[in-house]
Amino acid sequence: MAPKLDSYFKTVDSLADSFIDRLRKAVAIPSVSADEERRPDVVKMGHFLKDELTALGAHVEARPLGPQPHKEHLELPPVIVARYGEDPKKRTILVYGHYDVQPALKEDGWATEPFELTIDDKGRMYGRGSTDDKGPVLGWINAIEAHQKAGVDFPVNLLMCFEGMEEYGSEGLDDFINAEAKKFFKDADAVCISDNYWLGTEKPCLTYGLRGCNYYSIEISGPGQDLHSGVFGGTAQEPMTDLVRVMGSLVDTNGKILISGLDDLVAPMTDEEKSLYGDIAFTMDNLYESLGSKTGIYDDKERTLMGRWRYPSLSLHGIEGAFSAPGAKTVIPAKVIGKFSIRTVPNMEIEDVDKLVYAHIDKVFKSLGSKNTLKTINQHSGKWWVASPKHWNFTAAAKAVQEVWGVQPDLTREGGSIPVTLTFEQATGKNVLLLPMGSSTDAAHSINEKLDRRNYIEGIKLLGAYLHYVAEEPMKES
Ligand SMILES: C[C@H](N)C(=O)N[C@@H](Cc1c[nH]cn1)C(=O)O
Ligand SMILES: [Zn+2]
Ligand SMILES: [Zn+2]
Repeated sequence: MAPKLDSYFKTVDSLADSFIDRLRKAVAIPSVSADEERRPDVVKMGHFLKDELTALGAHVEARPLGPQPHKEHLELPPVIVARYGEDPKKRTILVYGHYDVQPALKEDGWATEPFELTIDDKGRMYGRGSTDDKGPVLGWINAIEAHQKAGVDFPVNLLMCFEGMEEYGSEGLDDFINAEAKKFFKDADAVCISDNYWLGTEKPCLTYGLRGCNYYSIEISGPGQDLHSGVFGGTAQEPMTDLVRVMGSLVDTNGKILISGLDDLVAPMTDEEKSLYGDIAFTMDNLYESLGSKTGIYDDKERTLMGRWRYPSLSLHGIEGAFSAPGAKTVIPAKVIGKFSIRTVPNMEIEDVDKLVYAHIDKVFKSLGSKNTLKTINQHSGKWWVASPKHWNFTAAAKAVQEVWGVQPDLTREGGSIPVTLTFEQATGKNVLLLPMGSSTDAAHSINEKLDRRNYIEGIKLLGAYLHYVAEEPMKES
């Protein structure tokens, strides 16, 4: 190992407790982007990052994004952009992450307080945002600090872009990236995003593809107000009855999407692609471990990976306005809003999917013969992304994985979505690499989200080592 890296790694180990304290402070800020009431906390989290970076000597700006579309009374949280180093002889790497988190309430079933980092005897660090995406975002900041304390020259110029609305469709960020591509981000030679997960718990991966996400709501309304089901049941057409039938028409138990024409939008499988799945280090036990059950759709690894990476899926998420508390309430809700999303893959275009979805819902609703009113909207959407892993950006990351974890990483695609990945690629014209820190059992978006201490600390080493190898890679292509 190069002496510079050895000294950097030892310093990361010696600072491990203070890096965990930094994560504890970040998790304690409930920066839930989907919750209007929490917007001040999202802003607070952005300023926390700004302060940490400023203290380390970075040039930092909190850029406003203006009012939130469709909710003009709310200001979008700022994008935190920063630059560390301005040496024209060094490469410049642009890193992106998000500082907002998914909602979390103890009563959802968390074993610990979601916004208190709680570490168990196996080093599992529980807390909302620990793996998605506060741990990885702090990873970059920790890497800067460890270089300073180790007295090791930082190998690249680092540009940072941290947003606060990723879990709500990255509102406002596309325009910002496009506007800054030739300004704040103009020097970027490549882009790196740490915001996804390994396929299992032992083997690291580099990721070159993401699914897109079209998110919809179906509103069905009828009566002027909620009704007593004893008084009005049997006399009024009920919005909830219509909604569950419409939602039930979208997908079957085995995940088959029932919207006609949707399958035709999916790129056909090639022999070359088929041959990639067998070599990936993934087992059905990995799936069962991260599912917490054996309720998978397929029994084999290949079809399971395809279901996650290269075929679309449709998930039903919830119904706003429906009675969902414990106990029994005999109400007829007057208006209910069903939420579902479709994870999209090559070659599905956002607008083509919209058309098929609206036509399907209209047809099913008409077939019910209901006098209620239906309104379907696309709440937000982001496109899928697939890139070439044959680039010095990926080669550098593979060397870093080998150095830190002692293995060659798998090359994977991801079932989740990071809508701005494609925007960064197109706006900067540079290669984008996804370099995950967390593992498959981290339960991002779920109850008991966690990041293993080992993944956090070795992940900080990985991000730093990646930057060292990036600095050494010959510049073959843009
Ligand atoms: C993979 C990433 N960490 C993530 O969780 N992305 C979200 C993005 C999203 C899409 N619609 C709303 N948020 C995801 O895949 O759900
Ligand atoms: Zn997320
Ligand atoms: Zn994320």
